[in-house]
Amino acid sequence: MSLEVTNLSMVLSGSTILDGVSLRVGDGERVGLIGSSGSGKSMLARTVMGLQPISARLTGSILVDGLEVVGSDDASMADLRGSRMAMIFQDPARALSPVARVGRQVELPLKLHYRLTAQERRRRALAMLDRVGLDPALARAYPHQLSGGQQQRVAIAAALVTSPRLIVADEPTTALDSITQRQIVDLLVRLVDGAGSSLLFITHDFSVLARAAVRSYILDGGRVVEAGRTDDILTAPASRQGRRLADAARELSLHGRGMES
Ligand SMILES: Nc1ncnc2c1ncn2[C@@H]1O[C@H](COP(=O)(O)OP(=O)(O)OP(=O)(O)O)[C@@H](O)[C@H]1O
Repeated sequence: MSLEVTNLSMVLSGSTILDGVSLRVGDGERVGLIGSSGSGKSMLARTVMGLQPISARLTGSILVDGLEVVGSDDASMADLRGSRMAMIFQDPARALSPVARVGRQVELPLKLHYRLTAQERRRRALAMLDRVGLDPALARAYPHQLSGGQQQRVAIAAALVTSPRLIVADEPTTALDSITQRQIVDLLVRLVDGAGSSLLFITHDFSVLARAAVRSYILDGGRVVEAGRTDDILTAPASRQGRRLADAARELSLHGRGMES
């Protein structure tokens, strides 16, 4: 499923948050969006999902599989979300409900979007937990009983259980240690490629991006300042912001995390 953002701008409380952003994620493609804190990454991700603040003024276009998201009503967006596209958030502890068992949370999107028997929902949820590398016995656990990495696996299971064709992952590894970061990125890549889905992977960390995305965009101050193959951007960034991010990634790798495989 393709995502086509064209000349998207957002004004919020009098400030321009996104300024003429254009980007494309082709069918079955993994594309990265990198930028420092406050560059507008999360706002773009939320807008693609139709979850931008109510007071945000948008111009431009976001086509998801040819369907216009900008100006679309809540019911159409709710239908798109969960069934055809899904989002994975930075902090799994906040994305998951603290009072519902893991199995129920993975079943919920199926309940909302498909007519299945309770038994079939259960079967699919347990199979999904297995696919994200969790013991299906953990279905009975509550999120606080799991590690951060296990929680993010649950969040990924809940996001992917409906087989969405487009996945927007907003800094899905930022809250995790570096070894767990790599495991989660590799898991996501495996699942996305296995399903032939498209991925927009958002991060502020080049070392993670190189694992996740073949092609990337750099966002700075709400604008796309560079686009190209992730390897090229990493080794020979053309923009000032690209050089800053590449330097930061190199520095982190010198200190023993991030770039090593
Ligand atoms: N509800 C809001 N009202 C007004 N401005 C906001 C709101 N939420 C975010 N902003 C502003 O929008 C800009 C972009 O924020 P956004 O969260 O998209 O950045 P980001 O690149 O995702 O940063 P981070 O990596 O820290 O999450 C920032 O300047 C932020 O202060």
